[in-house]
Amino acid sequence: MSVTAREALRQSLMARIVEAFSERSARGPSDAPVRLRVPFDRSLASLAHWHRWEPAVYSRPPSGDERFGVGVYRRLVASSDDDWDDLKARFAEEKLPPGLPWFGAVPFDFRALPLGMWAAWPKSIWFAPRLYLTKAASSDVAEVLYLPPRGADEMDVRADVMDLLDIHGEDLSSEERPAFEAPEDFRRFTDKIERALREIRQGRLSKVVVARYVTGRVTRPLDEALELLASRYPDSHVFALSWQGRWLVAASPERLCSVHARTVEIDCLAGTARRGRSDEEDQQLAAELLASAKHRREHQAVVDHVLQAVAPLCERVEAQPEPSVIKLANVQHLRTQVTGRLNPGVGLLDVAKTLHPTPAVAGAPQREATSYVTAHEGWPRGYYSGAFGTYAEGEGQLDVCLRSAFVAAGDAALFAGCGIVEGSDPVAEWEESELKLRPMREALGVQEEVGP
Ligand SMILES: C=C(O[C@@H]1C=C(C(=O)O)C=C[C@H]1O)C(=O)O
Repeated sequence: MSVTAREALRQSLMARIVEAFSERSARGPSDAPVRLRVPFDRSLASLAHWHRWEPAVYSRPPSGDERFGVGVYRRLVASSDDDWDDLKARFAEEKLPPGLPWFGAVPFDFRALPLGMWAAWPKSIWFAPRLYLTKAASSDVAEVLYLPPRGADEMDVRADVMDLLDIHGEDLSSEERPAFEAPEDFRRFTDKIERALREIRQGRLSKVVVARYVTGRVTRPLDEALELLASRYPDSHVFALSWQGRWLVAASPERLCSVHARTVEIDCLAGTARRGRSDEEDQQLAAELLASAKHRREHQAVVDHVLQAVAPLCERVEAQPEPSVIKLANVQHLRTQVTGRLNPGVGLLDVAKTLHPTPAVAGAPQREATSYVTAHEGWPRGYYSGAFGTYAEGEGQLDVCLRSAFVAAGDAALFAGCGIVEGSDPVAEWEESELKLRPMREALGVQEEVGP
């Protein structure tokens, strides 16, 4: 989309919001929510761009329904001492206008502090946006919810919405660039895998997820990157969250958990193969993946943990008897879906607290593997392999921050990890990590990569 088209889109959206505010404030209090419907024949991603200070969020799950939010109506950021229970208690104290959810993310390890490249972010970020748009997949209309500042008049609202939509926004490209440490090369990554294999042979752990990152300059505008991800990975949840001018972007194939009307759904995803060059080869690779003892072990560790963790929270819970193979543009994975009926009063955060991080991203046994990763990864995972999602009154959905990148001032760190079990081959795992880096490398148009 051209710069002028983007600008025109924002201008007309702003005009509609100001008009709706004026009509509404003639009738009632000026800070009541403004709700309107506007024609919108583009992706809501067109409202997203890299250089902004207002916190913002974009979400497009596989249903194709989109959400975009910007500005902060309410915020809830965790301090270094907070944990899942503090988050839950604080959510319970806040009431949001109908239809407005919380958006946010939790890190890989709630006990670890955000360090290194993540130091500008709090330990967990949640906010309810002040300008919120939703658009159904097949619709040409967006629903808008705008929460004007208290006591604002029409002039204030115009200026406020201009800020929120970054009309004539400041270009922050001269912003100070973060110092991402040099990423691990092939040698250091495979050494890390050998060390995990030793740990496994000594019987302390049965699975460890070992991860790496690459860094480079982003060359593609955010809206184009998000649209590209949505078209290449339609079965993944494409999302982006910005805080303090830094973005977490992902096209995640893995739902951590969703909770709606006491039904909980969880994806167990582990075990990976490349895509074939022909249909025949692709089917053959899928059949080998299903038949591989090594991949099945890696996968079963996740299913076992999930069932054991959520059973005390459920009236009943069951896993599909056999994994199936899901195919993404870059890789295929083994997946088992787990579904349950929750005990009364159990909410999304209770489920997430017991599940996360699952052996799909940490290893097994889960607690020991999580501590091992935090101590031995060699860099702070932060929100990579954490979870991103929405929350409203105990319900919502969290997806694992995989096939993800952290972007600050045009510099990106792209992440990928691989489950290591007895029998894993370090070279094959390196190749698998390269495939997992592909979605972000391509979507962000990453150049000047440092490292191998
Ligand atoms: C850790 C990642 O992916 C996880 C690891 C997988 C594996 O090792 O087979 C498969 C899916 C994910 O649960 C990643 O993409 O970074």
